[in-house]
Amino acid sequence: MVKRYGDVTAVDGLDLEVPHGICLGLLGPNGAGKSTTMRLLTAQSRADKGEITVLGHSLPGASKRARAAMGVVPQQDNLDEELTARQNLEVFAHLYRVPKDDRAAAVGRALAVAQLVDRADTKTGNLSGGMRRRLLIARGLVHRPRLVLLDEPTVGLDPQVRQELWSLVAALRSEGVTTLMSTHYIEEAERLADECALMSHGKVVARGTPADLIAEHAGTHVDEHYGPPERLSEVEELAKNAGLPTRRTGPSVSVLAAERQPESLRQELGPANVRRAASLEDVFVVLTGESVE
Ligand SMILES: Nc1ncnc2c1ncn2[C@@H]1O[C@H](COP(=O)(O)OP(=O)(O)OP(=O)(O)O)[C@@H](O)[C@H]1O
Repeated sequence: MVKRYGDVTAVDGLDLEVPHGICLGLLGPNGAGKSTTMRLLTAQSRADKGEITVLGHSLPGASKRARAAMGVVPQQDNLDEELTARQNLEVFAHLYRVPKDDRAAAVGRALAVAQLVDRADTKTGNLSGGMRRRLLIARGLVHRPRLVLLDEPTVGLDPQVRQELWSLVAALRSEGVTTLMSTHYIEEAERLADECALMSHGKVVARGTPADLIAEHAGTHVDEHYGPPERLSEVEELAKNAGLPTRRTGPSVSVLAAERQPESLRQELGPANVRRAASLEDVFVVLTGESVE
């Protein structure tokens, strides 16, 4: 699909299929087009070109049915501050047409998922940032959707809250819910996603399990060479000529797939200051040309 905003092509020929029951991480730097993709999937935006099918429903024609079958957790907290945690969930249970007789149980279950049973009657405005985020996720699950869209679920949260949310997302997967999660945090994708689609400039530039992506694009080992700027440029040049990807990290140059170095290059570069295992972060930096937060 393609989505343009004036001169900006936010999604530029994206082709993505999400198998049932997995957590697919849509990984990419800011501005790669992840949120736009989410908005297209929820029919909040219309594609300029292309076809979108969600759980067998074609968009935009069948967007109501598609929306009813999926749970959406937006990046921006849009909880109603004046309502309690329970009331926020009740409103959504109603909107998602959970049958009247099942609503109390659905809300109770969602409160348990959010670990907010004892704060159920607290006004949302008085909950902590982490509690609100858990509530936001639970709200998207209140009707037991088969597909959940999570847009940057832990952006801006402290590490402890992030860990709590990761457990929540991991539990979804173990229940067989299909999850599409956008993130620009490598660790988040590595921990939660069965597969990652790496997005850059509106396209998927690589896709696979984290292990496969690392093996394909960064090899097994990375050699880090430290030195003055001229030395770093020289290392980059030599590695590039040998067809090996490199990345700069402040005072060092990392040569990826170092195990593939020809002996002549090994001699020219000399011993690395640090040799380490290749990571998904290396793949991210090499394929998107961006640095990592
Ligand atoms: N409503 C809009 N009007 C104009 N440009 C937009 C609009 N929405 C997105 N864009 C542009 O489209 C591109 C992709 O944005 P998008 O928000 O989808 O990226 P992203 O990968 O989700 O990044 P982020 O994590 O920062 O939200 C950016 O260049 C952005 O400025």
